[in-house]
Amino acid sequence: MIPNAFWQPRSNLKDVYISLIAVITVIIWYHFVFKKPKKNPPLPPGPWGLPLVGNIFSLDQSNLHKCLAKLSETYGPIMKIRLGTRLCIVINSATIAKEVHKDHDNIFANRDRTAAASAASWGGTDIVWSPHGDHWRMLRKICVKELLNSTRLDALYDHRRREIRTMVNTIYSKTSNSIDIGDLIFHTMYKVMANMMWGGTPEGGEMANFTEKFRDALEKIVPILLAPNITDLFPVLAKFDIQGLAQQARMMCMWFDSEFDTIIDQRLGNEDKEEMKDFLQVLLHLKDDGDLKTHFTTTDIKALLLNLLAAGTKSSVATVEWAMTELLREPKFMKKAQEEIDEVVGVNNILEEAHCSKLHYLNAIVNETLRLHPGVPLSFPKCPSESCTVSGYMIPKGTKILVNIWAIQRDITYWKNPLEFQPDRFLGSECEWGYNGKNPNYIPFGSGRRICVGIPLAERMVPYLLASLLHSFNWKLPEGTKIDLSDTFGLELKKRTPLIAIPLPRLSDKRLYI
Ligand code: HEM
Repeated sequence: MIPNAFWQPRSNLKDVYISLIAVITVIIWYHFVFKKPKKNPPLPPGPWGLPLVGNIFSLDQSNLHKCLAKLSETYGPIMKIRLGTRLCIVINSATIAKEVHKDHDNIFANRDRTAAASAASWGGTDIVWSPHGDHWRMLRKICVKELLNSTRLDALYDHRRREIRTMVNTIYSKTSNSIDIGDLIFHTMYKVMANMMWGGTPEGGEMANFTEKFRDALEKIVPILLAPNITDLFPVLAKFDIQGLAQQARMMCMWFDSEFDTIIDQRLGNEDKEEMKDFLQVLLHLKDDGDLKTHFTTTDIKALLLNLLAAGTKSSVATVEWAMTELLREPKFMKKAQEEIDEVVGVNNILEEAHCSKLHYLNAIVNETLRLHPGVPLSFPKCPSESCTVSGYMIPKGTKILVNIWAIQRDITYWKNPLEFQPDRFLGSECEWGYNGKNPNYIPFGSGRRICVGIPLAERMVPYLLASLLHSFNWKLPEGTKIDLSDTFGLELKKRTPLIAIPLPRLSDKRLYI
């Protein structure tokens, strides 16, 4: 009998089934053994949180930078925490921060804007809270082109010089009396900013005590911006302002709005009288002449003025106050800085801003202060515009990202004796320590495209302020007081107790104080 050929319809169906099952089994076996299913990378590790609220109650808000650094000792340099139902990823290492700032800079250039931040910034129209896009690019370009570049700042030197001379004179008038250093620097820095931006605020009249009121308003708005807000913790509640924080922030914003209206009105009223070339004038021209693409409004002007005034004063003031604190704690550093200043400037001369580039030791003190007490301890929150992988972990789109600058700049794997104030570590290798964020271990001004826009001004003002205090005066602590190095977390890293010190003139002639 001739066996059935396999193509013959009458072939044994059972055999065909068996062969089919065998082939499928082999494919499945091969798939499981050799081709593991492609899994998404995991989320970073992190502490367990309570249902719904997450880790919110275990975070010490007044010491957030330290608390996050401590947690990272257990969970590693990249970790997740839950703020309500929101995921937040904290980066405590330079290598991983570099991935965010350099490799994925485009994705992480968005801000994570809270409800209060939105309300306090005219709906996030300002430079700090704008999402990454055309509007933000336009604001940055205006700031850099019209104010924060070397040529423009050189041209505005007179404003800075005048206010520094006034400061020296004020201190001289309080010789041998206790002075609140932060308060003094705030007034000087505020006036420098106001002068450069809109020609200064005349005290008296409608604007009486604007400096004080402005400072007061800034102090009030910070806790509102930092308070944990149910609206942000549970995005489903975004429409409800349960704690009223957004409303409070909006009220503060309205106050700034009306003060800036007065400043703008005064300027518009004076336009025919004199051709002013300050920042506000440029902004008003831009608003009137701008094309549809730029679409620059009066609200944008106010938001920009507030941004620069607040960001420009707060962290610069904190840096000078911390530097003076460290120098009073270790007078040998103060002496060395004064000797250098005497060599470059002399005690028979007035110190000018241009001298500062020759004061290498003083600049090392500023660098070391910015390392140990960074003006902004946690970078402003970022938010990835798409999901991506960082250091082998999944970072989902829309996560809140915090880079812990304070922890990175104290990392023992990179810094020798990181907790000690040692200005000498910054001597002789200046290019390695630029403020441009290129060295991921030293990022006091942040890094990537959202890096601080005010670096050129901070680079001029902070050394100039500090050198002026040290050149004109010797300083001592009031009898019976001690240096307090404790800090408190805020938009800037503040001293917990203000630094109070007593000035004693050291220049050769009292006319140098006028
Ligand atoms: C010692 C002084 C200063 C320090 C330590 C400092 C530090 C910083 C840091 C860490 C950031 C966040 C960067 C990021 O998110 O990655 C920032 C942003 C910013 N800073 Fe500064 N800053 C200082 C002075 C200034 C000054 C003088 C101005 C203005 C005149 C200024 C204006 C701004 C603005 C507008 C932003 C937001 C930039 C953006 O989102 O595009 N800062 N600063």
